[in-house]
Amino acid sequence: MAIKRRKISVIGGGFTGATTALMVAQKELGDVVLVDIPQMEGPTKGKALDMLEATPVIGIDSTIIGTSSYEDTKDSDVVVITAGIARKPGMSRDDLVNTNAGIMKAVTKEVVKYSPNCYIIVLTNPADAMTYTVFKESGFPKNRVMGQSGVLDTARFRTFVAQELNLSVEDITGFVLGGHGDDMVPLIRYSFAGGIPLEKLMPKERLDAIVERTRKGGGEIVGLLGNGSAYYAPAASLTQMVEAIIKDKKRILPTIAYLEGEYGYEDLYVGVPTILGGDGIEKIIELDLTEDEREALAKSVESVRNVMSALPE
Ligand SMILES: NC(=O)c1ccc[n+]([C@@H]2O[C@H](COP(=O)([O-])OP(=O)(O)OC[C@H]3O[C@@H](n4cnc5c(N)ncnc54)[C@H](O)[C@@H]3O)[C@@H](O)[C@H]2O)c1
Ligand SMILES: O=C(O)C[C@H](O)C(=O)O
Repeated sequence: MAIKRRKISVIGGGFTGATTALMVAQKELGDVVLVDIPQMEGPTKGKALDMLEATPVIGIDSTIIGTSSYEDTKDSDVVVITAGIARKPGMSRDDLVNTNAGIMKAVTKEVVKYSPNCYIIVLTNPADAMTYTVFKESGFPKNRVMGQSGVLDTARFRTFVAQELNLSVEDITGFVLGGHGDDMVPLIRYSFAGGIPLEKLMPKERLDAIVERTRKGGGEIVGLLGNGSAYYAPAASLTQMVEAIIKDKKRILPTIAYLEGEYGYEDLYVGVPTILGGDGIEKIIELDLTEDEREALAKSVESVRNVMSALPE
């Protein structure tokens, strides 16, 4: 049988969705289908056609189509969900819960109908609760439904550390645990520059300031943009997760994953270190936490649970 190209569908053709479609295509991870609501069909087709017309220049053979019909997503290998509303200045991600939960349910029904074997990555905010909603609606096993937050939060942390130390971003590693909110938990003890613990390279006050900026990183961009939220770094983060699955890379990446006792929590989606490969979340890695880190994680989990309690039935 002929070997087929992979198929990646991106639901929501707005800022994050369209940027993800382009980044995924640029890496030739597969053919891309960008989906939006019928009222947005023209602009979605237009964006996809514009991207397709860039492929000869870039030198890639991925196809990109825009559509409002889920039939076009049939037999996707990976589906990325970015559909929904984004926050504006003065709002928290949690203010989006009601509108976006309804959208998650509607979208998931269609995704599952046409791609019963796919892996789903959720970006829509509030991301932990939205990933939980998609998981429940899909009926998929937990390894096939995950959310994006930690790759982005860690990328922000790595950027700020690299700037501070005037080092390559490539040499900085970090870890962010917990929910995708302002009380996320950057784990300094597990963060390094070229293998050297960050605590040995920077005074505590500077590290604390970077942690604080990372926690509020989404809000910093929302404040600057004025009418929407970040999309380049979120799309790059999604693309890294798609690549880890499509290429079975077995990367250690922070992922919003379903917990069944790990870190002491049950029936909850929250950010934890995972191994991401050809079977989605192949493993959750449990790190030893200090008392302070455990408390910080508990606070972040409490915020996620609060949002979940506002989820419509
Ligand atoms: N988890 C993260 O790290 C992270 C990062 C960035 C953005 N986000 C979230 O991602 C979401 C999208 O952000 P954006 O900047 O792309 O917003 P956007 O407004 O640019 O795009 C959203 C798109 O979703 C579409 N949409 C709405 N309902 C739909 C439905 N039922 N089916 C298909 N498409 C539908 C809209 O028409 C729009 O084109 C927001 O909730 C935002 O908060 C999360
Ligand atoms: O902050 C937001 O509302 C968008 C996203 O979650 C981000 O962190 O950039």
